[in-house]
Amino acid sequence: MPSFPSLQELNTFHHFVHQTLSIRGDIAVDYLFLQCEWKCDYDRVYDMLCAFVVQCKVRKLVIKFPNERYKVRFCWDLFKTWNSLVELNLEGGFMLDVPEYELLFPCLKRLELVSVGYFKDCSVTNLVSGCPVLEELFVEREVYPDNLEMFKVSSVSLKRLWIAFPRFVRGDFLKVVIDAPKLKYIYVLDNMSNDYSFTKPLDLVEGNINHSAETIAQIIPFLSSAKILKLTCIGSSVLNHPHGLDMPMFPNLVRLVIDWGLDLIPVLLNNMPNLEHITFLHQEEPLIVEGNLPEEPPFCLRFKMKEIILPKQDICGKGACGMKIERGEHGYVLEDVPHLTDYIPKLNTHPNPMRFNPAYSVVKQYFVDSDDTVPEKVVVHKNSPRGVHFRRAGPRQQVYFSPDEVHACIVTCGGLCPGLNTVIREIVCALYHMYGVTRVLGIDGGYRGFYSKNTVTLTPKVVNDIHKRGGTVLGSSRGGHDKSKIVDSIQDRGINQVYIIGGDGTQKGAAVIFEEIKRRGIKAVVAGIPKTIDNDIAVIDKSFGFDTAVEEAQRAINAAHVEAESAENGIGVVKLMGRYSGFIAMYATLASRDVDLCLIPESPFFLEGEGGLFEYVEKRLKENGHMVIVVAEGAGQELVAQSNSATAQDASGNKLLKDVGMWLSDSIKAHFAKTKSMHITLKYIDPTYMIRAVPSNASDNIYCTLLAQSCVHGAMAGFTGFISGLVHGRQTYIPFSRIVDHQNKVIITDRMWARLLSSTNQPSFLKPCELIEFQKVELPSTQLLEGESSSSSSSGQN
Ligand SMILES: Nc1ncnc2c1ncn2[C@@H]1O[C@H](COP(=O)(O)OP(=O)(O)O)[C@@H](O)[C@H]1O
Ligand SMILES: O=P(O)(O)OC[C@H]1O[C@](O)(COP(=O)(O)O)[C@@H](O)[C@@H]1O
Ligand SMILES: [Mg+2]
Repeated sequence: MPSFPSLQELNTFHHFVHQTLSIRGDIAVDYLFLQCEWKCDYDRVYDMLCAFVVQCKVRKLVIKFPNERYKVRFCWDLFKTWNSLVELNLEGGFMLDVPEYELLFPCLKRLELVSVGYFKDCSVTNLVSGCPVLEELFVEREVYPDNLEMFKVSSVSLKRLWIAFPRFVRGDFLKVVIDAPKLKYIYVLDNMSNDYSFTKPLDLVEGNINHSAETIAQIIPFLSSAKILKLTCIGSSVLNHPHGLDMPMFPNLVRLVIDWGLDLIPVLLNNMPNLEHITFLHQEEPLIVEGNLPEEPPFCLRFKMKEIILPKQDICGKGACGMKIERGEHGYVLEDVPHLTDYIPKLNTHPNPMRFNPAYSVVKQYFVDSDDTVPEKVVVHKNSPRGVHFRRAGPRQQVYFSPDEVHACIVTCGGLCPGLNTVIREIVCALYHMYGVTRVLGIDGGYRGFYSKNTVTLTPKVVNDIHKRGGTVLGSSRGGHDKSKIVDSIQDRGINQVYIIGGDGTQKGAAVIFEEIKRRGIKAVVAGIPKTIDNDIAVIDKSFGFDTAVEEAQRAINAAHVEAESAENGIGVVKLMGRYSGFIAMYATLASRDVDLCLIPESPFFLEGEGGLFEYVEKRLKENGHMVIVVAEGAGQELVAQSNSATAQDASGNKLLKDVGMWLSDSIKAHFAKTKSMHITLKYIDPTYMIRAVPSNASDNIYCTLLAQSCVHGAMAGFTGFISGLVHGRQTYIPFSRIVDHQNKVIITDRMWARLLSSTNQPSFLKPCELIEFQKVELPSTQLLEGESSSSSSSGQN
């Protein structure tokens, strides 16, 4: 694209817009996004734009012009005809010169001004004053200086205010005056100005101030009504003195996050009688509170405090970034995921670039509320506690990476699984298209690829078609997890977002990488996407590729059924994947209805004697003339081991399994040869690797897309040490620690296994006394009520 469009190009553009206008007539347009990549004839663009906005009653307007040092004066008079606007975002090459109007935008509720220049001090004041119902104002200033000496906002309707002046660009003194009596939420990140004043007392709900210690001291009396406060200090804290500040009372404050003023803690706590949660961010010095300690502990510590999160060098040595558990009323527990700011407190945030994405901005409230959580249990009793919750996944209003700062990488580890390529594709596309990130690397061949192979550059073009193929375009492997070499490689390449797709073993490895990155204090997030064809990952509803595997298994079961039906006393044996968890076998059996016997690792069985497998096979053949057996690869391993004692491990340390399908087929054949009770024809089908290698089906493709996008949103928002996963149909972020603890297994005392037994009519192979033992150990866990406990978790089996 040339930097200056030719007159002909501009005319074509005008013509196109005029045509659109005449086609649309005066049909209302909800959202209009105008982005110019080049410096152009702004006056003519405004002309067209204004006509369009008025005629089509545009409600939300985004205009993005290139951000240049010499900005173009905004032809402001035209704007005041825009009566329909509810939201206006201006970014880039504008110089706002706003005269005093009584009424400018009568309906405008949200105004975003990013990197625009201001002609005079009164420009911003006039603009805001001309919007009588304005509720949200977002102002981000930029590196090029303008004429502003004082930033004054005066509004009777304003509820939320973001001030982001992150870079120091001028020596001049900039004064900030806020006259907004209805302000409820204020977010300040400011490196430019240090004279703040509020003309009226505030009735705040939340304040988030990242500023110098002096300015925080100036602002703090105005924040005293807040319920939630985050006070973080730019530069060194100079307020380490209890008498340096006249501390007001904070009667409503329940949550405080702070990284400065250690000596103020006793005073702070004394003045915050209702404080329930306090988080101390990173401190240079050990957290030892000396000096004027009150005679008795503050009221909030004695009666109100529910949670204290300490920085890295805390007294118990555990650190704020370990398992983050937060408790609330009525037994509410949030198992939170770590965040970059747990160990790097002074990080800049940026408004989420998705707010300019035309596709997503149609959503009424696109960004996820930071307080949204998803319950682990959805079956509750009237009085049961609210239980464990996970953070809801999705895009956040503020992100911790600017698009050009991100350098991401993707790695796939462990066995294959349908959908791996879809996840890779969707991570790349989400980074590119949603966040404007253009540097994404593929790591070749699993963990060892970090240090022993070249990387692959991934772009939307490269990954365009890969979801139609099975396997992983990046290659995968077992073993090769060398923590130091991997993190060295991440650090050396300047990678700051690591996406790790793999099963339980892979996520254990990811947790180790996360801990090492945190220990080294690197600004890099580690985000996992759980892959397992066996569906053996705890907490989540199911893993991607599982549906495809169950569907593909039907083809093998059908073939086994056809073979069995067409022979006298025909037996079809099908082996399916499932090392420790028999979900594929169970679901494939239930879906097919042709299966007479399903064997899984969780349910022991025996061959000989009364109630044994041979007796059942004979009975079934006599009744029906044929039968189909589905066996998960991990079933009956102890029986197979009796006939073949060698045990070995794969490169990841997983036990290598004996071929139970072959062993079972041989055992059945040998039994009938020995007893001569009937002549049988047995066909053994092993489709295991064929099932793993197919591309994912439609529903898995969609699921993979959601998982990948959620993971990218989480990483951009600065969360780390998490996997994205579906919990009761909602996308969530789950801490690594939660899923590497134990595996998801079929609970054979659940209704789902009972359903299977009833559909196949097979024996349970359990004696009544053994069943009682199982019931004692294996209580259903995902829907446990208070007081119940379980050793493992089930996957919606009830
Ligand atoms: N406990 C562990 N700690 C660190 N890395 C591990 C651990 N378990 C497995 N890994 C690594 O994770 C990768 C995949 O593990 P594996 O068990 O083969 O597959 P999956 O992730 O599918 O369960 C391998 O590179 C392996 O070395
Ligand atoms: O032959 P491989 O590649 O080791 O794979 C065998 C194993 O891989 C799986 O398909 C998947 O296991 P992972 O999820 O641990 O990779 C198991 O069902 C199976 O036991
Ligand atoms: Mg595994």
